[in-house]
Amino acid sequence: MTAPAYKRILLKLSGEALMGEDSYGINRATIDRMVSEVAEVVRLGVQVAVVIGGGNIFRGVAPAAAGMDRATADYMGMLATVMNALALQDAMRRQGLVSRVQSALNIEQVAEPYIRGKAMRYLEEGKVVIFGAGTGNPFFTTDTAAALRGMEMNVDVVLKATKVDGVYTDDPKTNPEAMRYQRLTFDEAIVKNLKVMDATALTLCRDQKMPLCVFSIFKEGALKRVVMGEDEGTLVQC
Ligand SMILES: Nc1ncnc2c1ncn2[C@@H]1O[C@H](COP(=O)(O)OP(=O)(O)OP(=O)(O)O)[C@@H](O)[C@H]1O
Ligand SMILES: O=c1ccn([C@@H]2O[C@H](COP(=O)(O)O)[C@@H](O)[C@H]2O)c(=O)[nH]1
Repeated sequence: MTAPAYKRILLKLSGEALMGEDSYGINRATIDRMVSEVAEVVRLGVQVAVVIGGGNIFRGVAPAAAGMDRATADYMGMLATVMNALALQDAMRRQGLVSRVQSALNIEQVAEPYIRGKAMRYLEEGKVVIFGAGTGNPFFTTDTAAALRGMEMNVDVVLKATKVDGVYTDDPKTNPEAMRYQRLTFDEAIVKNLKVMDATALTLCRDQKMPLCVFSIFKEGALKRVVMGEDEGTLVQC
């Protein structure tokens, strides 16, 4: 059998995608399906670190937060990602995957704090490491946390698993004429303001020469195909 193209990955899982067909929160069938995709690549021997978003519960810039102090709203958003991290860990446990949650905000009764060396060791032991609370700082996003933790974990690639199957010339949700890129450079993505990932995350990946692949978490087997180096989603490189 062909070996996976990557030995260690940072998977950014969309918080919003966790809603499935619901309008809010975590859809049980959806989270179970996402976890089975992750389990497939863990079984291939790939070391998996996960950053989970919080858009299904709360975003600092969402209308629900309008009028709030931005930093307060962002801390609420980070706590939302911790809830998703715990739900993800529980769904992994149900499928026999061993995982650890590390939080960038100190909530010791709930999750262990982020400790780089410990996280690296868990990965080497074949445990999935789920990073909650983003970067731990307001005014950032979990996309930036994914880029940051990906670099700290020395992963081979950052994978953004989202609701669309790649990077398009425009938002495919609002522009049906938008075309998908198979490959593109970070500079193109930044200059063209292609909003699939925030500019801070793209710049960080570009500066550290960390490849990024954007693909759909709703497409069955897509994660495995990406990990096997097959043509799936959009690859963004220097
Ligand atoms: N040029 C583009 N190509 C692809 N998607 C785009 C583009 N511009 C905007 N988008 C939108 O970006 C969204 C993905 O980014 P976003 O960070 O908002 O969500 P997420 O990461 O899936 O969710 P969460 O923040 O909850 O983790 C897509 O669902 C798509 O509608
Ligand atoms: O480093 C971070 C990460 C996240 N936030 C806040 O959390 C929400 C949810 O994260 P998403 O990336 O949008 O899924 C985000 O809107 C921010 O409000 C943060 O402040 N810092």
